[in-house]
Amino acid sequence: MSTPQLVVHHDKELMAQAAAARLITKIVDAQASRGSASVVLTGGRNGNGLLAALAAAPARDAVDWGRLDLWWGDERFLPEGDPERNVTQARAALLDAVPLDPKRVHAMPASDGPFGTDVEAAASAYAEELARAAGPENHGAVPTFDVLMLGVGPDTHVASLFPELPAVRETDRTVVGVHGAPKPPPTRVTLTLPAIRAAREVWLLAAGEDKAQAAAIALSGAGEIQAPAAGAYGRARTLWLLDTAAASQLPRSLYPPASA
Ligand SMILES: O=C(O)[C@H](O)[C@@H](O)[C@H](O)[C@H](O)COP(=O)(O)O
Repeated sequence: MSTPQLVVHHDKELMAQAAAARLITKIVDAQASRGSASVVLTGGRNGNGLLAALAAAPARDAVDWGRLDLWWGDERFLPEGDPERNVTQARAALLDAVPLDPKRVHAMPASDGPFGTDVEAAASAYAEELARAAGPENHGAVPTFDVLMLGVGPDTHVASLFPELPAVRETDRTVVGVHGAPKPPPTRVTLTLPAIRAAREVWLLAAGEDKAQAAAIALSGAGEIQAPAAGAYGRARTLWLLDTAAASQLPRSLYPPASA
């Protein structure tokens, strides 16, 4: 488990631009040292803001897009092409604009795909796809993702792991179906905490005042069942990328305000 590190940016636009620059560097470094890179994308405004900033960054051309595997931390279980699907939004923000290898874009199944509305079957299929890409260091469960990004909800949820729901208690499976999520839509597919923790680096993105309490709770020693964000950490690094509004309720020991 890596102790969380905090980076606080002035506002959400700067946060997105700085995180995009950081991600480009990580991908280029991973491709240089291991030949390819793997990144797990998140849904939500902060994750999509990062992708849009990346699309606008001239340095994006430093990435070898054909040697990048993209996975998702969670998906809203809706029909293919639905504008609320995380993959649809990621395509619009970035993916359609860069020369990815379609075989390396690992979208989670849609509700009108081969498994129909059976969300458990969809989750199992994604778990198998991850297992096929895994190496021995992960005991064949999931690959060692270079970077796994997570938006943080006002209730401290990450991916589709909501406080107290069964998915956040999962210790065995790497991907599960979610029913009755408090954030719409209610049916979702999500990586579990053990899968998230296989990543080298986990980055949590939180901007805006409505995230301040969640960040403070998750970073102050809360339990992961009550505060799923507290259980999201990477093997080598856990990075919280915040704006000043989201950092405004953090204990001073973690982030002293400028006036202190
Ligand atoms: O599909 C989703 O809804 C998510 O992946 C979810 O976990 C999201 O990342 C957070 O709710 C933060 O969303 P915002 O960045 O929009 O606040």
